[in-house]
Amino acid sequence: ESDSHALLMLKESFDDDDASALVSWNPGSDPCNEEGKWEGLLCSNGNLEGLRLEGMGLSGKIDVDALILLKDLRYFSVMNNSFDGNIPEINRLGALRALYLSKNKFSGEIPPDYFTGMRSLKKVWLSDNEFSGKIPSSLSDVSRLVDLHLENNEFTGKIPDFHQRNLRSVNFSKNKLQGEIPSSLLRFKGDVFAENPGLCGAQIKVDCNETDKPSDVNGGGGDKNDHRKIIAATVTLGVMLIALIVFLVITWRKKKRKKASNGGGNATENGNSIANIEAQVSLPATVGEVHVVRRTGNLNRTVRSSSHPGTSRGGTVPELVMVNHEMGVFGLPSLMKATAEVLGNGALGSSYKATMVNKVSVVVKRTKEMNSLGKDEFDAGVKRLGKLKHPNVLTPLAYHYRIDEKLFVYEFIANGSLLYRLHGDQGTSAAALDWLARQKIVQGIIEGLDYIHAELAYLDVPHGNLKSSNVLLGPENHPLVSEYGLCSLVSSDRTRTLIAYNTPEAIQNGNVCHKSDVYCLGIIILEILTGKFPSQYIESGKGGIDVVELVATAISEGKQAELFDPEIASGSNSLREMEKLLHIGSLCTRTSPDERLDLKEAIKMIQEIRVDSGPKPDPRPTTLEVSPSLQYGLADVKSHDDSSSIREGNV
Ligand SMILES: Nc1ncnc2c1ncn2[C@@H]1O[C@H](COP(=O)(O)OP(=O)(O)OP(=O)(O)O)[C@@H](O)[C@H]1O
Repeated sequence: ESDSHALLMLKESFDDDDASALVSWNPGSDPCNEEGKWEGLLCSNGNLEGLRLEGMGLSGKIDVDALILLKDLRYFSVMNNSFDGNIPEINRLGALRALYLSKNKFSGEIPPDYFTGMRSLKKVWLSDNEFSGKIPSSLSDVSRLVDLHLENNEFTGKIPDFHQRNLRSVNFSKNKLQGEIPSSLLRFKGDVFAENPGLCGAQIKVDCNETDKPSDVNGGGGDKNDHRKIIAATVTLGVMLIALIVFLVITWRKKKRKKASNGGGNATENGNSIANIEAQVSLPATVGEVHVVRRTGNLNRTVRSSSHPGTSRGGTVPELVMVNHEMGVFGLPSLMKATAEVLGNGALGSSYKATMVNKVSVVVKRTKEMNSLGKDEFDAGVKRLGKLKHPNVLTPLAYHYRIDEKLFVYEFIANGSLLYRLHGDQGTSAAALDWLARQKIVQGIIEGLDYIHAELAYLDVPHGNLKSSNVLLGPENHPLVSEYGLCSLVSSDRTRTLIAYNTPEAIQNGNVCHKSDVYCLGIIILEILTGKFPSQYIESGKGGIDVVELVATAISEGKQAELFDPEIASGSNSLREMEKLLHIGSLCTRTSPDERLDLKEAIKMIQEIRVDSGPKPDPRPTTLEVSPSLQYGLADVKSHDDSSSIREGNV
């Protein structure tokens, strides 16, 4: 009802005569009704997710207050109409994923910070309007940006830097842009910059030095050529001189570094260390890899930059202790020479992908939170973790101990984490994570967890940090449970960094128990079923969706069928199984550990679902129920999560 009210408000704001295309928008009918869906609506499972009001001859005002009432709106297009005036305040719709305003008569400047709050935005089409002024600088900060179309406007000034790694389509042509095309856009072809007389750069084969040159007022042809030759010679000489200086500086720094590493290095000399790389990169805390901006560097300095080399006060290289030889044996020197890439900033520290000279890639996790044990106990504890071997467990490969910092080394799993798979930007390339795949993931997690509980039963909470970012997905979505058994290593004042210490019992009285892992398992189950990012992963509790509350309410109202991620729910014949798993997830997340299932009970119940369901005809992955022609933009903007929740969590 509220959607139809909002839509009618919107229709009202359009110029009367022109809204004739919207005759189907009538009070009293359901906008997303299968039989008589209102014109231009993109619905999924009865939810209004998009408005595609294209080529309808519309003009007048766009009532943004009405749009705000459409709480699931992620896609907004009024392309090819006759709207004019300044850009409407659509930026108030912070959860929007696609904005199409092309082919209208919008004009005027767009405020520089217009896009600041639109962190879920992937597609921005403003082409073929009369926008003027500078390209809003806030567009550079829209981290998920995939498409940016600004062509055929009157934008002036320089093109800002766009470092978004998912950016795959841009167009700046036919504007009045000036200056050098930023190097971050080097991968795009020249025609997307065409017809901007003031632009220069390699892509459009215009030498920026040439365009800087004062124009030849006298028009003397011979003089002009001479002038050019002089400039070219000066530039060549200048470049050679710079190259020579760079070469000398590099040689000097290499020598200095060599000297430093022989006699004990000085941290401040390592200006390009991973630590510095990290400082330059703003990484969100909880869902690191969802928005991660990668930077490469060299792991060498990570270790050397320590002012306390731990086991080696005399300046010798501290040791890397291998606890698992499955990927061969390597030492710290090989890791030091590896190229490193930031993967994410977790609660316990930062993780890097390190690719060694022999091309083997590992993940190195740096943490400063593990000071509860002395060196010998720490050694014994980690070596025990390294003994675990199970097809669904990611055993650490090695560790490195220093008083002020520890490193853990793991096999690099190329498909990344379950968290990334559920909520990250997959583009169109990744196949949907269908119900069968999700069932298999749950099954693998419980088998791995069961094994960890058997092997580490002596710990207060055997896993202690079970969450979707610590479930890596191998080939064919084979789950590997990682980062287990850390509770006794983490300093007592920092245990809140482990997710088991955010369970109701830990919050109430500081106690954790084996059933704290069951609670965390329950959260993952609910996350997998709903596709929502759990607020339980955020220490501040701000942001994400409280999946426990959401599910409890839906079950009490008998509305559980509405909760499932559309990726698995629409057209599925497995709703019954999903409901059973939802029920188990809810029993695992009971506030009181006494009322909660224990792990064995949960496992038995989960396995019973699979037995009951038996073999099934191949249930194909499902997509939104919109016609193929409508999917062209929506497929890309639809991600598995409710990214508004991630956005609102400021993570
Ligand atoms: N072995 C691995 N292979 C591939 N990617 C990994 C691996 N381990 C971690 N990652 C990636 O790095 C990201 C950051 O991991 P990290 O463990 O540092 O943080 P986290 O899991 O969010 O929090 P926590 O510090 O509590 O574990 C993960 O979300 C995951 O995508």
